[in-house]
Amino acid sequence: MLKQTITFLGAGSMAEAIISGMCVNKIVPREQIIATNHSNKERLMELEQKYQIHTTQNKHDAIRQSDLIILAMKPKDIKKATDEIKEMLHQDQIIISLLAGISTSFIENALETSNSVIRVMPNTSAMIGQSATTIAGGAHTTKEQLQLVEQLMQAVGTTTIIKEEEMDAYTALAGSGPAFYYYMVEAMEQFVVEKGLDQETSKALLVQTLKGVTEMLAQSPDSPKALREKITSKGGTTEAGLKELEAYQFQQAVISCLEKATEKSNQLRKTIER
Ligand SMILES: NC(=O)C1=CN([C@@H]2O[C@H](COP(=O)(O)OP(=O)(O)OC[C@H]3O[C@@H](n4cnc5c(N)ncnc54)[C@H](OP(=O)(O)O)[C@@H]3O)[C@@H](O)[C@H]2O)C=CC1
Ligand SMILES: O=C(O)[C@@H]1CCC=N1
Repeated sequence: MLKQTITFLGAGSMAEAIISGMCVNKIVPREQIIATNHSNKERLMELEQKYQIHTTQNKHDAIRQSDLIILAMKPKDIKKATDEIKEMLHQDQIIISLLAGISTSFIENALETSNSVIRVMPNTSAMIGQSATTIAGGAHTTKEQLQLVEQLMQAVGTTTIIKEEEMDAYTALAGSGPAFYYYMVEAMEQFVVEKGLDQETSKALLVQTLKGVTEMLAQSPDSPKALREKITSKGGTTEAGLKELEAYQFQQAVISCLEKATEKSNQLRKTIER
């Protein structure tokens, strides 16, 4: 177990997903996890009861005793949050930012600190230890600090160190990515309802099919295209379905979706960091 004390500044869905992963995987003792937020006391109570972690509305208290501070508010709230905490920081604390778009240099400047600021982009599958997390260090980050953050985030899935300039695209692919897959599953569920199929049976089949697909992608030496072609019989059902997807320019839609999400990450930075 890590010996560091960790404060989450922000106690929303992403903070909870990471807290849950850390607790389940026993990466840090629960009493060394502190969560605080803007104003929602009930939410803090809920997290305290669910995970037996500490929560407080006293940011000063939380930060004073922390080695790692995880910024987990929305990008629009970063300026207010950094103003609130900049006087509270002490040397050697590592600042981890989960915020989409916001650069390490902006946070370093806003906090007027030469402490290490590290950008981390997880996804909500952290809740079950299956996040695909990307990590990029800032100007003052050492190799050892990156390793520590990797170790921490490995509690909630895989970690990959990337260059900060790649973060926008990986935010689209792996941060927002789960939402895009869920969106497709939602459409499949709608089909199930329209056909009057048994929902429980259909859900089990849908989930097992997805599991099979992810395992095939991970284990097979074949490309996704080759795997698809092995399913597609000439004149068969798959071909009929794929023709319809082509008619709707499905692959273009997916690429365009990822481009828009990437652009948004860039735009958030431009707008908020002005
Ligand atoms: N959700 C996701 O899948 C992912 C999200 N992220 C990033 O994680 C961050 C959080 O997202 P998410 O959890 O979805 O957001 P939520 O809206 O669920 O949670 C935001 C939290 O920030 C708190 N907050 C607002 N202002 C402050 C402040 N000044 N100080 C401390 N806490 C504050 C809010 O408190 P209160 O409720 O009291 O207002 C709330 O607890 C975002 O920056 C997002 O880009 C990254 C990867 C994936
Ligand atoms: O939608 C968002 O902005 C955040 C960042 C990645 C996933 N959720």
